[in-house]
Amino acid sequence: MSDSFDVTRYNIANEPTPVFQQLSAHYKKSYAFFTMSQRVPVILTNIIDRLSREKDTIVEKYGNLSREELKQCIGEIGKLKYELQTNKQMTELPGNDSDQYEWNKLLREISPNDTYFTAVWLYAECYVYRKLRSIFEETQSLKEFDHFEQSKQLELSKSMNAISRVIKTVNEFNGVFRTPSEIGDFFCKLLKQDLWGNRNDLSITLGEEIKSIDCDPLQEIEKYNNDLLIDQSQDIWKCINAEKEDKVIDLISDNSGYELLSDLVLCDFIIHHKLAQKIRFRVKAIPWFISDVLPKDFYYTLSELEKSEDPVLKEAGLKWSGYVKNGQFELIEPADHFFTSGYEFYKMEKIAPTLYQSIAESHLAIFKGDLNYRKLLGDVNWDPTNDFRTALNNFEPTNLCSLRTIKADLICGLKPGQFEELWEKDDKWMSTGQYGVIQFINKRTN
Ligand SMILES: O=P(O)(O)OC[C@H]1O[C@](O)(CO)[C@@H](O)[C@@H]1O
Repeated sequence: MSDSFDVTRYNIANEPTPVFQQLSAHYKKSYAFFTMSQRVPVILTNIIDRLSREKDTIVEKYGNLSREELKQCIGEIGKLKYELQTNKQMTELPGNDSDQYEWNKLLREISPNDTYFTAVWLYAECYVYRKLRSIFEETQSLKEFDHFEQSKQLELSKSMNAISRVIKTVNEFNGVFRTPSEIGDFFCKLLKQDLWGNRNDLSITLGEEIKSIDCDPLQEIEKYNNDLLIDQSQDIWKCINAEKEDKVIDLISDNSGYELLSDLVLCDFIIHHKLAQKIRFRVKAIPWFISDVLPKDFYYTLSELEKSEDPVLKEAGLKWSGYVKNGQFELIEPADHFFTSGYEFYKMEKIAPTLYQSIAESHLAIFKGDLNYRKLLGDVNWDPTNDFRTALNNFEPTNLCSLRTIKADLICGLKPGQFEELWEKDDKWMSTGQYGVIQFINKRTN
């Protein structure tokens, strides 16, 4: 990746993000700057390349009109990339749907003079994905086209063997009588498995294929304990194991492929051991950060499992589709646009009160992944020793936890000195997804 961004011209500060400030590409020594100046342009270029390469297949599926419209889309994506690289202002989205209205309101409310490199990173990075969607929405023939679909499906097919081994181990565990403490320990193991599933993210590889996992992931879990910087899995177990009628769990999902499969395994375990009555999956409404789950990806995953020639996968697919039919798994549709807005989660109660109330009714909300973590923390560079509750800034609809592998330079809840030690050990520790955290707060009762 070449360093083509003109830092002098755009007045970029040659420093890291100050503590307690929101992240922004304005700070050259931040991952926000690296992402907006290098990673996002590459992601956009990769989309253009793919569309050009696959235009005949796309036209075959979407009809003749799409040939011309595809050309226009490629031009628009090129323009988006140019505007990003020349640090322009983010332009309002065309159309009057509720989420365009909210997006445009946000663009007007943040500083009206903000550009890609002065705005809060969360707003600017999310805007790129929303703008991309808008480019296709504006066409007649490509409204439903998901420019990330192929990569997601490939990643799913490559995840099947590893997940089959996980399911087999879970089936063996479930096959004999287990004491509550054994169930608790195994639950914590599956939480970790689900956390590490978040390493498999196409936005980290910039859309390039992810290396297949060719071991038995559950056997390897202990090996990663040193990478797990904060582990509140026992607190989550206590929360989920509490005596309560008709518990509902919300899973605020992240990536499809291996991560979604890991989510499903965890949720199946919860249902099997009657730790909850129902799991609600909250996915994205539009193609998002490359590999995020859309409703169609969720159903595609189940149907690929059902069609599998591997009996372990097939049985799991049939069982999980059965859970969808009987309501034990509920995919929330339509997906709430709040998850593809630029807003921090502490604003949910005000901006999306119905969503907030709905999550508040659940017993536990599980937030997956790095972007959800950034939204939980308000994209603020907290003092790393600040506790999770403080960093949530009163976002406390219910008991909640985050399973996040670290792909951005913000964190909270570390022990004094731990942050400095990590930097000494590894100067890329905040961006590779190698390290992870499992953090939890219980909802306070007033
Ligand atoms: O799929 P995840 O875990 O949300 O990760 C995607 C995130 O990681 C990053 O690559 C770094 O934060 C972002 O660009 C994005 O926030």
